[in-house]
Amino acid sequence: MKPVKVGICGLGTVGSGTFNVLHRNAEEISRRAGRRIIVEQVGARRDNAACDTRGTQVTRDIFEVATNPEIDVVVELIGGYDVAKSLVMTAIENGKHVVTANKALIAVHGNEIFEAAQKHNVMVAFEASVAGGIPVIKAIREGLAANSINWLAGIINGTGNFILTEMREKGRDFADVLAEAQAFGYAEADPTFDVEGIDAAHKLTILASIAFGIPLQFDKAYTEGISCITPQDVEYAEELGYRIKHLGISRRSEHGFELRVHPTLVPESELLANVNGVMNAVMVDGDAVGRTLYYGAGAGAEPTASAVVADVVDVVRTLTADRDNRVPHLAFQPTALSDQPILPMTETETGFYLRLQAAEKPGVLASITKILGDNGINIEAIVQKETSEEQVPVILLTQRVKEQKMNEAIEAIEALDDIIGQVTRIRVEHLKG
Ligand SMILES: NC(=O)C1=CN([C@@H]2O[C@H](COP(=O)(O)OP(=O)(O)OC[C@H]3O[C@@H](n4cnc5c(N)ncnc54)[C@H](O)[C@@H]3O)[C@@H](O)[C@H]2O)C=CC1
Ligand SMILES: N[C@@H](CC=O)C(=O)O
Ligand code: NA
Repeated sequence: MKPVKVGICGLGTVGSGTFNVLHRNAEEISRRAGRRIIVEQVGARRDNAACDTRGTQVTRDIFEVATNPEIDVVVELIGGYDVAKSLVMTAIENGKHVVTANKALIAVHGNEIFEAAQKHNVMVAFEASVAGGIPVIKAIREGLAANSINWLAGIINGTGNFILTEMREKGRDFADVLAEAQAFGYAEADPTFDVEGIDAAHKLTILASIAFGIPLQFDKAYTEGISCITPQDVEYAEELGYRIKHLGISRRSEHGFELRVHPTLVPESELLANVNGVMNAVMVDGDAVGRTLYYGAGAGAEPTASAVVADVVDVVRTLTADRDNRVPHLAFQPTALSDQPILPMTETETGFYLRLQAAEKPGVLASITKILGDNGINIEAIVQKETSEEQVPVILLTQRVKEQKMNEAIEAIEALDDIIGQVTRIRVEHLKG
């Protein structure tokens, strides 16, 4: 049987990892796919010392790969929005299947890309776009197809988790750890995507679509990064029995879906609290199966290549299936997507960790607790730190309450004469995994 010919565009961290894995495991991969898979051409701005492309056609023009009549599958690993979109659309229009690791592309332009793919009868596979090497898209889309999914929550950015872990375990400086994550090839080309939660919001958008059968709606995601987390917050959280994790959470409710990324206090006994370094984990709660957890490397050359190559194998298998029997891109049939809305952040409900600076005077705590009480907010713990100064840090943990109520309470607390500066808030989740 004729081999399946792949063209790789972008020869950076993931591109070189994909090239190497496809070569090293060629025989085993072919035994699984039922066809031999060869890298016909590579599109790269420059050579990469991490892989030996001698014997493979290399072009500096990635669009040559997307239009090459010899190529069956185009693997997009250049990243970014605009050129990547043109490249993928060109490949689709030329009848090629596409595999991509680009979550920004799928989260923002995915609806349009899938429509074009449907029209041209090709597949667009994107397992590597969420949680790197963990086959979580496949797990939700296929393995959990029986379930009505209630919620999912995950650590879905390796760089951010690496930073929070190193800060907590070794007291290292934020900027220093970020530079190391960049050197390991974990970070995005623009690392603010990692630390400000944009990358995680791209991934959460994709997960929510395949879990709930809703169109991709990145613009509705609430996004908060980890750059505001101080070493004191890490320490105070720890004293209260929690770890700070950067979570993406999407939950079904009666009126719509929550879609939010923010630092979160998670009880230290829970599984997600113990996912460290570059590891990612996604917990999914389905009505039939209960809670399941998917764990593994969320970034890095070969872990990500593992997912890219698995998608190539899936595409090769679908070459023999008729289009009506393929797994739909977003798990649900395109004509059966739900129009239930994404909820505004003010409508979501969580517990809260609040840290504030108060003047050391009698009655301040009473004023704070009165404001919380008046807004129907129950307090679980209050800690007033010892200090020799005239200001004291006060830390509060509250029970679950709507974000809107907490916004009102924080505004009133900040208006008190004896409160200095702004209140720091970190949301709290008890996922019981
Ligand atoms: N690094 C990681 O651990 C992971 C990355 N991803 C995604 O994989 C994709 C690639 O990421 P990395 O390999 O880390 O990035 P990278 O920056 O290491 O590699 C991208 C490569 O594409 C090349 N490139 C960009 N535009 C080009 C053009 N117009 N023509 C030719 N070459 C071009 C760059 O020169 C670079 O070598 C991104 O979408 C990223 O979000 C996904 C999961 C994990
Ligand atoms: N920059 C991303 C790479 C994988 O998606 C991360 O750190 O998770
Ligand atoms: Na994945």
